[in-house]
Order: sequence, then structure tokens, then C-alpha cells
Amino acid sequence: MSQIQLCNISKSFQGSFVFKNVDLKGEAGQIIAIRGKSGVGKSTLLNIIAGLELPTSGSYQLDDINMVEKNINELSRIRGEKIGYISQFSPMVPNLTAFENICIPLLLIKQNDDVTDSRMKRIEELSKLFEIQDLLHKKVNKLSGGEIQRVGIIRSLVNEPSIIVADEPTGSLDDETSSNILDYFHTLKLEGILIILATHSKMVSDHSDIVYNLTKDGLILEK
Ligand SMILES: Nc1ncnc2c1ncn2[C@@H]1O[C@H](COP(=O)(O)OP(=O)(O)OP(=O)(O)O)[C@@H](O)[C@H]1O
Repeated sequence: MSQIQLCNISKSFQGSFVFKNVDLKGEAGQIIAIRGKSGVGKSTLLNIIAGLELPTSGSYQLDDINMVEKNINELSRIRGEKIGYISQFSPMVPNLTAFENICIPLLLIKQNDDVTDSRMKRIEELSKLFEIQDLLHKKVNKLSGGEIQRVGIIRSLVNEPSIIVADEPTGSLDDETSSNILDYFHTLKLEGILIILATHSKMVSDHSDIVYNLTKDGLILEK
């Protein structure tokens, strides 16, 4: 179980602010959606929450960890242990198979045999659920955009994170597959996982407990 608290977060690139005054609290078992027009900084905010980049100013506490004081290596370790990150474009190693790409996070943290067995079982279950079980041994450069997105989602879940940060998780998917993924997020929420996502989709917002609109002056509560 994890919780996050961001206070007065701002982010600028080359001296120009993308957003200021972002306050956000997230608790175990919540689905939080961040909406907002293109370019307002949704991906940037999710990258900060996922520990992929640091804010320009403000504080960010993840459980008992002060995230803004950590260096890149420490953030990477924290991500491996606690955070599943689903990106808009799911970067893959193209000449590895879907299964090998899914297993990459397992290489980053030590696992004993029992853990490895339970992870393999999880990969099998999720592959069936997201209908890619017949594609697992295909190279990812032979897969469609939607198939790669599902591989990316399974990869983000394989280490059983307590927080999922998802950037447009259903962006390349049809309604039925999107609905399967949202149903699965609901199951994870009931298990106490905190899910924070950026979306333009009404279906995704409708499935979220809390919806914010990101503006250059901070988050505005919509639901
Ligand atoms: N590394 C970077 N260097 C410079 N500018 C950046 C960088 N990353 C993002 N930006 C700028 O920050 C702004 C916010 O980008 P971001 O991708 O976070 O927006 P977004 O709300 O997710 O957009 P979209 O809905 O189109 O995906 C954009 O103007 C973008 O060009």
C-alpha cells in the first residue's frame, strides 16, 4: 500500500513554466485521472510522480521517501520496487520477443525462485486477460501499436507495484480492450493499488474516483 503527496510543484523547461502550484494527494485504492488540453503538462506531471524527472520546485513525498532529494539511480530503484509506469508509446527492445520485453523489470530487482514462479504465473494470467498469449514469443517489431501497448501494460504490472502511473493507457486500443483494462484497474484498486493516469478519454474519466483538470496554474478538481 502506498500514498503520495505533492505540494506546490512547478516545472519549467529552459526557464519557461509548464505549470505551477500543483498539489495532489493520492491514497491506496484510488484511481485518479488527470485531464487537460494537449501540451498542458500531463505527461510531465506523471513523469515527476513516476520519478522519471524532478520538479523545478515543490515537494513530493512517496510513503516515507522524499522524492525530490533522490538522484537518478535512487529514483530508478524506487520505481523498480514501487511504481509501474505505463507510457503513451511503451518503448520496447525491438529485436526481443514480447515475453522477453515483459521480463525486463524482473532483471532490475533480485527475485527468489518463489517470487519468479509467481511472476511467471502473473504474466500468463495477464497475457490471457489482455489476449496476447499467442503473441508472447513474437518479436515486438512484428506487433501492432495496440498489441505493443498491451505488452507495455503487462510489463508495468509484472513486479506487482503499489502505484501505477499510466499515460494515456488506452490511447491505441479499441473500446472492448480498453474496457478490459479499466476492469482490471478496478480489480487492482480493490487490492489497494493507487492508480494515477493521464487521459483524454471520457470512458477512462468515468472509471476514475477523482478527476482533475491540469492547468498552468495547478490542478482543478472536476469530480
Ligand atoms: N524535455 C523537455 N524539454 C523541453 N520541453 C519539454 C520537455 N518535455 C516536455 N516539454 C514541453 O512541456 C510541455 C508539456 O508537455 P507534456 O508532454 O507534458 O504535455 P501533455 O499535456 O502530456 O500533452 P499531450 O496531451 O499532447 O500528450 C510541452 O510544451 C512540451 O513541449
